[in-house]
Amino acid sequence: MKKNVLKNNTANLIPIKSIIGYSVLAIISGLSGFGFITIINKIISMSMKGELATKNDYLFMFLGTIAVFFITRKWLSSGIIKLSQKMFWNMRRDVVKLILKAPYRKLQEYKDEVYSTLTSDVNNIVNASLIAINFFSSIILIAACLIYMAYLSISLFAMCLGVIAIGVTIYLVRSRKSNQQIKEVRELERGFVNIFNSILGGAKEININKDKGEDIYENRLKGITVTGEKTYVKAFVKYLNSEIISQLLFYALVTFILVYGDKVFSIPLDVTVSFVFVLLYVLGPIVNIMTTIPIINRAKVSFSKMNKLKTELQSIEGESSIETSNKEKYYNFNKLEIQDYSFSYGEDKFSVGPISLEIDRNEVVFVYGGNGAGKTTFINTILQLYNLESGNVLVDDIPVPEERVENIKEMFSPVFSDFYLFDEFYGIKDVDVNKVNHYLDLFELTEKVTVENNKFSTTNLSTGQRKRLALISALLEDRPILVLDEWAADQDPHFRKKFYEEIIPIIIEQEDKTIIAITHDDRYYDKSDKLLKMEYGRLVEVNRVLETVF
Ligand SMILES: Nc1ncnc2c1ncn2[C@@H]1O[C@H](COP(=O)(O)OP(=O)(O)OP(=O)(O)O)[C@@H](O)[C@H]1O
Repeated sequence: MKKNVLKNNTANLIPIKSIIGYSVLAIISGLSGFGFITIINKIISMSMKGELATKNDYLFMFLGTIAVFFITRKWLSSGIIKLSQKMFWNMRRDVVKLILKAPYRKLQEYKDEVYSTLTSDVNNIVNASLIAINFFSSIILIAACLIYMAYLSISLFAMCLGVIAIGVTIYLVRSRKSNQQIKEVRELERGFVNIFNSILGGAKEININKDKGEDIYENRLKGITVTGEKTYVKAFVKYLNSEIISQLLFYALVTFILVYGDKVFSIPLDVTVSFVFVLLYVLGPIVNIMTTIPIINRAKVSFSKMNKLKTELQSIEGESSIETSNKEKYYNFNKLEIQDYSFSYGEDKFSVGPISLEIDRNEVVFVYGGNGAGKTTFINTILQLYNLESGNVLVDDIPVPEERVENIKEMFSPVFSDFYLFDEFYGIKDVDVNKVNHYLDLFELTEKVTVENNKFSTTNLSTGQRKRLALISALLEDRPILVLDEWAADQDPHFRKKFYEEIIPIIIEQEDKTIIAITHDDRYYDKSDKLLKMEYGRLVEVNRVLETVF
């Protein structure tokens, strides 16, 4: 069986092993920093006591810790860059894999969310992961310094712990609101992407009518950006203010220890100096942690958004695994039978069905009906793009089991009315260039398009011509049923006639295909074997052409 390249490999998403490795480096780096301050303290303390005879012994210790610090930092920096890039591209790959597997309707619903995740969420997570290692290193350094401070003076240490507890409480209480604001900004991101997509999609309309663009900018986009900016600033200023309050507490503590430490706690001066020295040294990592917390919180919001998106997009009926035997069976089908298909866009929303229909091999089935009657919905339901509310499907009188209904997709090659034209023959192995050239000739495109390196030389064509190319691509797919949604609507009268009178018979007879087509071309309804009328979501009329009222 073919290797499934879309298989999710979440283990690769966040390289745990590397993170553990770098965390160990971060610990060593943190400890070397601590080693540095301990040696300095020792020298100061001994000098003050007049016990220091030679500083040479300490020189080697200094050099040793500096060397360890330098090497671990160097490894960490280059490692972190590699790790962050790995995570960045892994996550993007993972989201794209998810998109490729996701059910169509879900994808439509989550389009903006997917875009926000691919851009801002992935960046937020990666940025935080870069900082998280430093964060970890700072925590180790702080922990080591706290232990050392406790060793120097337990009473001063206890006082420090009290002040730290007050600082942390203030910080946590104040940051709760900030975290909420960070979530609000993330929600705005989705709105921004939605408007941004409208601007890109409607670029032509906006270019012609500048008022449209101004209206979108002034009344939709600007509001979001201003609110986003203000909320973000509020959230981060609150964090910074909490940080300043904590620093003030810290300086007050240092002042108190220096001025009153010896009197209140009866501690020798050299111990007080060493203690304050360590305290000042530890301030750097504390500030480091405080500035990191908002970034980590933002990443947490992004991470939960990404996970939610993954859960939503993964809630499908299991991956479709197409066995060769079934593929062959579907390809060689003689009769496709749909029984009581029904689908609804939601409660009190438009629905189609129940619809029953039989399609024989090499039949030409036309579906017509008024705008909004449900033709496209019906076609999308047959294609299994939408999850059926009820219904069965039988191939050659054999019911397709519910868990394999997805596989029915293998039977169809669609050209949608809002088709996308791929310039390469994706998913088609061993493209038969002679066949493509034959079709280019039949579809009167030889002057415009050639096949180069297994792809069309250009797709910069008129809409009608692009549709012809899309149909050629569909014909090259190894699938027995062509599904066309108003394909001929963009063709000129000459080619439309050629399509119905000449090309359809060629497709049926030479290519052994079956056609289901939505069409409004009533002049050519007699070219179908089966003519279906869609009305308010129901196939109310199923006529053999010869029996119709035309
Ligand atoms: N994504 C959607 N969510 C909810 N309702 C939808 C959605 N797409 C279409 N509809 C509704 O379903 C109904 C049928 O739409 P459909 O596109 O199937 O009609 P149609 O017969 O193909 O029309 P047309 O000839 O104009 O292409 C419409 O009334 C529309 O409002």
